[in-house]
Amino acid sequence: MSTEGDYDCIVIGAGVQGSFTAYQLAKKKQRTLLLEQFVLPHTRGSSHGQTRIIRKAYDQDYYTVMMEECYRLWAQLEEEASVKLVRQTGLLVMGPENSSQYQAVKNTLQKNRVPMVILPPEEFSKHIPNVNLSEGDGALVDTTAGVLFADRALRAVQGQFLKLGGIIKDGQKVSDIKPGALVTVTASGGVYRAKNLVLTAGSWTNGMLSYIGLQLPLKVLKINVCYWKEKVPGSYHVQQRFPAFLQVECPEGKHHIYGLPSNEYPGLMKVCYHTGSETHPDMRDRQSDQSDIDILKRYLTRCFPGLDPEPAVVESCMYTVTPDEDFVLDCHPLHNNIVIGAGFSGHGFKFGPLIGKLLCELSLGEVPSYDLSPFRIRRFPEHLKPSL
Ligand SMILES: Cc1cc2nc3c(=O)[nH]c(=O)nc-3n(C[C@H](O)[C@H](O)[C@H](O)COP(=O)(O)OP(=O)(O)OC[C@H]3O[C@@H](n4cnc5c(N)ncnc54)[C@H](O)[C@@H]3O)c2cc1C
Ligand SMILES: O=C(O)[C@@H]1CCCC=N1
Repeated sequence: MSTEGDYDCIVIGAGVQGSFTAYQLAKKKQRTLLLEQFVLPHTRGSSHGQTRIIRKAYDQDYYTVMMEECYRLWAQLEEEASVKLVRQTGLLVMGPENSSQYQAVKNTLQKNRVPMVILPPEEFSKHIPNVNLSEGDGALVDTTAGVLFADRALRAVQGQFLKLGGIIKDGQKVSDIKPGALVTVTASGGVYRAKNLVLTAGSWTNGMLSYIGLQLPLKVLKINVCYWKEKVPGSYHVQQRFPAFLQVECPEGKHHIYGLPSNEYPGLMKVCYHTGSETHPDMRDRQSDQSDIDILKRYLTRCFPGLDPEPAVVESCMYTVTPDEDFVLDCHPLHNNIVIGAGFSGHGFKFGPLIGKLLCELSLGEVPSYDLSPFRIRRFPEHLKPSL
């Protein structure tokens, strides 16, 4: 066997994170193979659908700081691929004025000098018609935020990767990984070898990690992606400058509720609950729990009176969630030519371009551009011992 391998790097999983990683590797002249189990494009993972929120409003500083570069990298891809991927709409953040989460978001924005507007309750309805601000809630707008065109972004980054000479093989389910100086990957269409491997398999990550002696504390959740009909068409439309929104706490449920202005489906606004019920990624459609939809119905009846509180469209997506909702960006503890990007916990799309850059840096043995300590595998020591 040649010690050169077929490729410099194999990336498993062509969702947003694997696609950006492959693109970054190809930019660094690495001979890169991107393997995907489904025929592309597909709707079975976490990166499909037309829209995602992009925002700097976070309660942890490190995400807000990383978002500075993300915006630049998104703009760079827009220019390279001649396509519009980001639409600035602003993000309305609402939550109990004295809650720690709402205050943390406000502080992070102020500390990092992110342009924002605070909306006092008495002025709220003048700026945001058709929304009832809850008693005791504060409201602010992260004006840098907006909507990312997700499906279009995936097409663009995969297209740029191909232009750089990268190879995508889709419809190729990986069924084994053998670590070594050359990593051997067995997929349904062939056996491939490379000096480095990057694993970005989304909700299937632990299945892949079982081949290489590691398990992470990841939960896979089915998310009901709900669209709600405007009673008066256009009242929450992106062209009426209606913003995306994030409700950080409310009486209806303990998780965030978030929404995007109506745009992709005429007359429908997307509003989702930031959690769901556990599932196996291959059994997503058997998970039929709708308690999240009941919470959304109650919240929308109270706060969004211009929406019909019965979902008009329900689509499915998956979150892969870590216990602290921070990502996993690290090398395998025993095989440093295997890099893992996982656990994006329902908020990773906006970081895609930077995740790609960071996983590429880890794979090439370079010093990462950011402090990756919040994202290290060793923060889960109990999960390291039994499986290694
Ligand atoms: C409803 C919903 C709303 C969201 N909203 C936002 C938002 O507003 N803003 C934001 O920033 N983020 C948001 N997110 C989160 C974001 O979309 C995810 O963090 C991101 O898409 C995760 O990408 P990924 O590449 O890790 O996973 P995936 O997109 O699932 O990619 C993993 C890929 O690996 C492939 N794969 C797995 N196993 C194998 C195998 N054996 N062989 C070959 N290929 C394999 C899979 O088929 C898949 O294509 C949202 C997510 C959901 C579900
Ligand atoms: O990442 C995002 O912006 C969205 C909204 C908040 C909860 C998760 N995803």
